[in-house]
Amino acid sequence: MPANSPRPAAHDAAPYDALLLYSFGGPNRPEDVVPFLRNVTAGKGIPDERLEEVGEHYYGFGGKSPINEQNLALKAALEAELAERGIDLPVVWGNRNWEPYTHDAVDELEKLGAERAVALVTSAFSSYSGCRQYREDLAVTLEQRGQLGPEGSTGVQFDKIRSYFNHPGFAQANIDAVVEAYAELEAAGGSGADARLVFVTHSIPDTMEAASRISRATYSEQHLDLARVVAAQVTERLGHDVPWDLAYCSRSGPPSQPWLEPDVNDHLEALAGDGLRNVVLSPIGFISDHMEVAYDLDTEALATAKDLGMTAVRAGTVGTREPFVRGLVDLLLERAALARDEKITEATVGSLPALRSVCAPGCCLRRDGEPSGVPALCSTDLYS
Ligand SMILES: CC1=C(CCC(=O)O)c2cc3nc(cc4[nH]c(cc5[nH]c(cc1n2)c(C)c5CCC(=O)O)c(CCC(=O)O)c4C)C(CCC(=O)O)=C3C
Ligand SMILES: [Fe+2]
Repeated sequence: MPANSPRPAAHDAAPYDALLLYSFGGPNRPEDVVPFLRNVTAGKGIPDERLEEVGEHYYGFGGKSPINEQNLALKAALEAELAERGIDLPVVWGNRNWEPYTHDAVDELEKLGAERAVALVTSAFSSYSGCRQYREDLAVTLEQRGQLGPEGSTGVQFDKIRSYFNHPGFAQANIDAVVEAYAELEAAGGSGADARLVFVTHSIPDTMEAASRISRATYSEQHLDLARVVAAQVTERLGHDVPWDLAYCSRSGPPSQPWLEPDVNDHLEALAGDGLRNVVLSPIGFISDHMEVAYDLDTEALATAKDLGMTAVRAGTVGTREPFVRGLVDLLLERAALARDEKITEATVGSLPALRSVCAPGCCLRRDGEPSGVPALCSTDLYS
């Protein structure tokens, strides 16, 4: 750097020259549904019956998942927040399982002349599905482009923003959404003081849960830690006790394979059996109202609750809520400062430390002790 060039301002995103908003993807029209499901399940042994069932969920919504529009809304919100703070950083959107694919995003990064991008994945929690699978797909995409060397990318360089389940912005947006849901419950004739707060997330196989034990906490323990924070803050805001549980949705895989339980529908039945009549569902495992939320919660779980004679309300997801989007930009600046080797304090809530933004070897494997055999970026070791 020439002696007279200005030092980067504190708000600078240097050394990054682009932000990759990296998501799951979903179909836009009925013809997309089957090819999308094939992409998602390639080599995963999801039973055909489950695929047909999942396909029906999408056809029920006109063959269109809400996820793509939600990612575009998040992209616009991030761009607005970056502009507001005077940070000049292009945002490029890409998905693992649908257009624009990872490959398209790398093309766009190259077109922009980007040399070092930072990836923000749309999963807040860490497990194979929310961490390593994204890092593997990035590496494999580069490999297919002839841009993966023994040390990693030989083209655009990628870093990753840490899993943000315990970032204050994510927690705050969830707290606000739950407080609003209690008001909605009252408006619907329910009783907040008698309600159970049921946090909901995506189930994963027990084997994936076991392999997610990084930085002390597994996938489910990460949820429990956030849930405690949210419930405590909601208790304070509402001025009454807020008893809560954690339940799961969207399991797949063969019935013989154990996944995290209880399923949210079974849990609602158990609560009704205990005489509970009021429920607030808080989908902390999902950052926007995509198909798992629209179908598994709004369609299925709310119908279950109704059949059981319960008054149930589903709290909003963090979506483009201001504390969440502001927090994501804080996380980006934190990651940039780390990349510049500056001393920083990583903001967290709850009892767990910030998860690593450079993953340790063996982080978030699909199954414990079973290396995936697939390279993964954003770790200290590409092949483990
Ligand atoms: C932890 C987790 C998240 C949350 C974190 C995050 O948000 O990333 C998540 C998100 C999502 N999952 C999604 C869709 C699907 N997930 C599937 C399958 C699976 N998910 C798993 C885990 C997760 N998934 C697992 C362990 C499987 C089994 C197969 C495998 O080991 O990979 C299948 C196959 C059929 C089925 O069995 O359901 C589909 C269609 C969509 C898009 C929704 C839309 O289109 O709006 C989104 C955002
Ligand atoms: Fe999934």
